[in-house]
Amino acid sequence: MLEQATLNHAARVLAATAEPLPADIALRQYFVAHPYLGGRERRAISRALFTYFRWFQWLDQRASPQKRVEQAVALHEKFTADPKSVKPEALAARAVPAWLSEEMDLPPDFFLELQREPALWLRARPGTAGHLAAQLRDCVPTPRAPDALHYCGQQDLFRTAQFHEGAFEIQDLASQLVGLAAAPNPGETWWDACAGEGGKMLHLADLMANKGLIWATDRSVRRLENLKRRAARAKIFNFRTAPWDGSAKLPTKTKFNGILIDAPCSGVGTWQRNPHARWTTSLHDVRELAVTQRALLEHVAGSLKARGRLIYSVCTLTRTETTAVADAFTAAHPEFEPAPLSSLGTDRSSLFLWPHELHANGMFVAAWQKKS
Ligand SMILES: C[S@@+](CC[C@H](N)C(=O)[O-])C[C@H]1O[C@@H](n2cnc3c(N)ncnc32)[C@H](O)[C@@H]1O
Repeated sequence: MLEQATLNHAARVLAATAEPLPADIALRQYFVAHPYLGGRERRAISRALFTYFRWFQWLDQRASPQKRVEQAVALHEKFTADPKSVKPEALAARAVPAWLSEEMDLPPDFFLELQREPALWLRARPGTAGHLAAQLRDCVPTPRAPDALHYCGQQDLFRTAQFHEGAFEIQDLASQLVGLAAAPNPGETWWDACAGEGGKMLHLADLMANKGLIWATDRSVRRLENLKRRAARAKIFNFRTAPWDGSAKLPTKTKFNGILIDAPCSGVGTWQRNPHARWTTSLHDVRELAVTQRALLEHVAGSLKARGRLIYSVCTLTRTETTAVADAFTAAHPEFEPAPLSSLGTDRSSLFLWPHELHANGMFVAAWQKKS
């Protein structure tokens, strides 16, 4: 049973999501406005809110917000105790919007994973995962990525000394696999064209042992400012930032060994972590974003050196934003050949990373090499 105070707080945040505000932003704003709420209360409110959106289509919309949150939590507890208690057909019909079946295959295990609480993944600095796990405790390694740790403990990791010393980043496993797919070498010159707050850029820099240069661009200057703060904490210096709005007017004439386009997308792969987005994202968004993704690839393609590598990634699984974008680029660019993702242990040149296989976000990654 949830405490009444948690139900009331969750109901107030829900009202803000109807404004409409994305749930994570509504939650952040609510916590800023209610600084007296402690860590335990914040965690309980966040869980209640995200559980609500995970079970949204099961809830009696005529009931009060508090009652609906209670219904969602009861469903979640029943499902957690016995995942088979919810029929696969019910999950397929209610866990995601109907339009999604037009855009992707939907295996039953995908739905089971979507309804679970998401895992928290860390990326230790290269070669230090064992040491970090011993310090933080409650960490489980994975054979899929050498520096990744699944954190199962209860500490607020942002308050640990290790975080402030830059000993790790909070980074989802699927995102770490994108960095490994790029596999940059020390001393090379790379362009992370949609670098955002630098999650993947910091990983590329670590893989390059802080040697060489990464151009980190994004259309959001605010995100690039956060990237610089994160890089300072991690003592990463082999990068420079510049704003770039994705247009044909490029930020530099540099020719690169590698370019990463971690493109803006519909985010279907993050729907376990961010379930509110299931009910605010549309097929129209998917189609519009695919146009942007194609344009981003088109605009950077001329900036690669001969034999340079182009990596395309999105945290979504829709056909329109994944294989269709990759196939269109391959067809339009005979000067590029699809390149095997050998660092991920496959000879395929594109890969879906499934949430139910990784217990992490879903992503798609594709690679090409420019012919000499
Ligand atoms: C998926 S996020 C990048 C996440 C980041 N690479 C990371 O690993 O933390 C996509 C980024 O693309 C940026 N973006 C959106 N539209 C853009 C455009 N037209 N040109 C350049 N960047 C764009 C967004 O600001 C956002 O930071």
